[in-house]
Amino acid sequence: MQAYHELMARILDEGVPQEDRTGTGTLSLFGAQMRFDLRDGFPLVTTKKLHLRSIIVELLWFLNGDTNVRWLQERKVSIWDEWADENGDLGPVYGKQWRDWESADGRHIDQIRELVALIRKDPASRRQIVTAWNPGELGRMALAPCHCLFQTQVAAGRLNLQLYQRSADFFLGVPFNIASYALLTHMLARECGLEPGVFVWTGGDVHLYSNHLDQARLQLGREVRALPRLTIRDRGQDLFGYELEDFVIEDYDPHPHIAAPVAI
Ligand SMILES: Nc1nc(=O)c2c([nH]1)NC[C@@H]1CN(c3ccc(C(=O)N[C@@H](CCC(=O)O)C(=O)O)cc3)CN21
Ligand SMILES: O=c1ccn([C@H]2C[C@H](O)[C@@H](COP(=O)(O)O)O2)c(=O)[nH]1
Repeated sequence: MQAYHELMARILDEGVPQEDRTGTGTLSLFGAQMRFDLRDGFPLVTTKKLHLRSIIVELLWFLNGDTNVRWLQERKVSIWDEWADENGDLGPVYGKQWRDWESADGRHIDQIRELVALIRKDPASRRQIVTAWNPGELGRMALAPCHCLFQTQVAAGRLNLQLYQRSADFFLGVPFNIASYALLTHMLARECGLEPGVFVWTGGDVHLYSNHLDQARLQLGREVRALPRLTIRDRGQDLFGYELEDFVIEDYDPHPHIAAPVAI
């Protein structure tokens, strides 16, 4: 996770102070990229302990097309609670756009199924894209999508994936987002009979909140450790049939957790 550390150090060095929607204030860079070759191990930050369980459950919830926090809460995941209304609803966020995008002519588009079909049928296609950025529905979403578009590519028998994240909370959100899309790359590759390739993370407004700076410096003072390995249990399940227990992370030896307040 050297790339994560280098970019964090750059935000501290070169970041420009910005006001932001939450009133917290950030140091921000515009436009940055990190690459993770999934052959090198699973990109889970080692310089603080991360809760992989929350990350897996959140991804399964997106893939189920769910946009209500109840399912997360039943599995003890509370990361979306602050944004939900009194019924637990978040509006038409990721799950809705990924699995059931409503087009102007009344069609319901399952972007994930269509992506898998396209990768299988035409692996050379340069149109392998899923987008959560639905301008007509942004106003009804509790939060506009941050990880808003991803593209896959098949090359040399491997599935590469690039994410565009328009807004990136580098200390709290980004370690979750990297692990989540790395998992998705593994799952999509398996679904299509390919090996997982490179995960490319591209960020737009890449920021450290002003109340995360001490935590970031503490983290940068720690030595980066070897990456863990991910094993996915094969029960013959399809992309939508995974359970939390199917994911096993081995040799994860992180430094202790570092707590930080989330900006709402
Ligand atoms: N400011 C902000 N940052 C985000 O990363 C973020 C949002 N808002 N809003 C929507 C989602 C919710 N996400 C979140 C919310 C909270 C944590 C968080 O508090 N993480 C703790 C541990 C939480 C746990 O696993 O239960 C951490 O130390 O990583 C992480 C991602 C990512 N997103
Ligand atoms: O998956 C996520 C979701 C959210 N974030 C962060 C990025 C920003 O700090 C906030 C969103 O605020 P906006 O004003 O809508 O940009 O949440 C993230 O890093 N990852």
